[in-house]
Amino acid sequence: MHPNALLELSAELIAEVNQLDAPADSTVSAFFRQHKNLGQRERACLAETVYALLRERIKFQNLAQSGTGSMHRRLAMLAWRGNAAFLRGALSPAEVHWLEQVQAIDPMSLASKMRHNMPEWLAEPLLARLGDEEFWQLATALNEAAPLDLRVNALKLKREEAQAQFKAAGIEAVPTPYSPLGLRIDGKPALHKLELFTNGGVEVQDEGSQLLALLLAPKRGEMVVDFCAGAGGKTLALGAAMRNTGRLYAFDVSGHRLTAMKPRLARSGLSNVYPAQIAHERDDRIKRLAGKIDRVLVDAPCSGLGTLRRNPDLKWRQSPKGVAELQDKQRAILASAARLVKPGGRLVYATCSLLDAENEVIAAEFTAAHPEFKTLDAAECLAKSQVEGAEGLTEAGALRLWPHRHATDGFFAVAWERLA
Ligand SMILES: C[S@@+](CC[C@H](N)C(=O)[O-])C[C@H]1O[C@@H](n2cnc3c(N)ncnc32)[C@H](O)[C@@H]1O
Repeated sequence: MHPNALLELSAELIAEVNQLDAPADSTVSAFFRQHKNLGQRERACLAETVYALLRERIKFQNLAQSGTGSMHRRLAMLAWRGNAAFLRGALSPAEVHWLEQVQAIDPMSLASKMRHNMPEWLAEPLLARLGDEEFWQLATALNEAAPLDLRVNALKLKREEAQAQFKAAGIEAVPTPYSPLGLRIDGKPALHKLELFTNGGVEVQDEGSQLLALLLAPKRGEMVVDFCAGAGGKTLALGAAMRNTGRLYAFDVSGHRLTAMKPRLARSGLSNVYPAQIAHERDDRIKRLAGKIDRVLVDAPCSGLGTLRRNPDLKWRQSPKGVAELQDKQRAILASAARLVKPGGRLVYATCSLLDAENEVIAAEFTAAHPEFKTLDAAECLAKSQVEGAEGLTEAGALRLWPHRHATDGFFAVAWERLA
């Protein structure tokens, strides 16, 4: 494809994604379906350019105020993640001159919002919580691409065996530092072409997400509920931890997401999982199971702001009002799910949000309102699940993962035991 044609397509995609009215990944997929002739490299260039724009949107939108021609073309030039020489082939002499001038600006001379690229409502609480130095570390980490983490399916093979199989396929996979089941891969190999993946030996799962399942720590033969199971990321880890015994209910209000779990379940070899769509958190099915469940995971719907490395559009698509609405949902789901837990059983509330409002605040309210639940020390629970360095993963007794500290997505999780 001619460089100018690819640059113009890139500007077209940016114009669509920048409306922020749908998740960026679905807009990008729909765009690729409409442009079937695009090759692998062209797709990668378009996707990476649009994600670069979303990561540093405030900076690029400010810099694009100068120059001539369409705004979206200027944004595409600034955020371009393809070959630089190829881009030059698309530019007029005036555009080359403009781009050189803009790229020569010292980033440290820019206003702070153009360096952290977060809306103020998000930057403020994070700065207040972390302090200046760590806030900037977080801002940098959130604007980097996430590594590819995998969880080894312990039902099928050991981590060292999976590592050896990757090596034989020419792929370097290193053990993740905390999860005893994790492998981290540099780059983006075509996993679906590997037998190790297609036969369920490994699943894609951020190390942080693996740690949530290790905090719940379900055992053989138990009755377990994954209350917000979605497409089953945690469900699969829980089912394998139960060694494919007992009963694992995977609930969700979204039938569409539960359907997406099916091929993953088939690959995993698990037969102890019972997916079920519920109408809402007070569904009759929940009432029937009240007080009967050994372990309940509430992986609550949240702002997802801990996943900005993968979903940078979320910082522009979320709002304080949206967070307040999510809090109401989180409170209601946690209160309902807690009724399932039997005396001596464990309840875990988790999110992939960075905000105290969706994490510590919700957990503290629950603890205050439920004297029958005792907060457990997450570091102790994780250490029992063979997690290395568990002490460094918790704050005030809860699991608190940060991209800049732990190289995982941002996660929060608190565990309680029901006393009576
Ligand atoms: C953070 S996602 C879950 C991700 C999933 N556990 C995984 O590991 O892949 C939250 C899920 O909560 C579901 N949800 C929203 N409201 C719910 C409710 N009232 N009861 C149960 N699930 C709900 C959403 O459909 C969504 O799938």
